[in-house]
Amino acid sequence: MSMIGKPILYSYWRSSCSWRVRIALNLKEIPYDIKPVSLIKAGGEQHCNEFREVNPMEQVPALQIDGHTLIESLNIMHYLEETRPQRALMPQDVHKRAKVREICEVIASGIQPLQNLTVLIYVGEEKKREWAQHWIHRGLRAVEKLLSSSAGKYCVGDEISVADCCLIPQVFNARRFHVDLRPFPIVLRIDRELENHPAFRAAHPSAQPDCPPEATK
Ligand SMILES: O=C(O)/C=C\C(=O)CC(=O)CC(=O)O
Repeated sequence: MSMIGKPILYSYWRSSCSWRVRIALNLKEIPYDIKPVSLIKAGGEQHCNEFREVNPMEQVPALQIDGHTLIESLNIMHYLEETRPQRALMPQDVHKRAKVREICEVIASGIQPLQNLTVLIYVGEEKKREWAQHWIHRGLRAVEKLLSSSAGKYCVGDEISVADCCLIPQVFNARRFHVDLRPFPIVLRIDRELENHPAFRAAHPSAQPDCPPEATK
């Protein structure tokens, strides 16, 4: 495999999808540099011509690695898993692997895209909070049900997986939109389990170079 310098992650501090990839890179102990892309400055740097060459979907994350540019967080995490299998983020067992992908899909297709910035702008200022709450609550209800049969210490069994990389940032977004998380005790337990894990802490929005000082805890 050709290694052409350190990987570069196009990232935004509060983007939950960038955050998934930061966790995966940290868990696998892959050194990387961050290129911040502001999703809010001047209408969003992700929409500029230069960035559209990096990601035609005009979103973060994108990862430059091994001479390629990759987009879509799940795709990026699976590429990391396939090229750097050490510190595995997928279980060996095929049934458990399916469970991991199931939870990832529910979050990455069934929750996050409905509450991301572009959709909320389209929904409008007046309705956006109620909208985001509705879709996050509906999705987390499904996640909680799935976890009731798959979870051990983490989302699927006792090993950290790609599913945990998706869950923790989504819980942050739920809190951001004031979703009542009390109906989801397993989600909350896994969130507590991982909040102090070094790889998760280092990936947190408040630890990012582009986090505005007023947002750091
Ligand atoms: O700081 C901001 O307000 C702008 C953007 C975001 O939060 C990122 C999202 O669109 C939400 C998400 O990643 O799920």
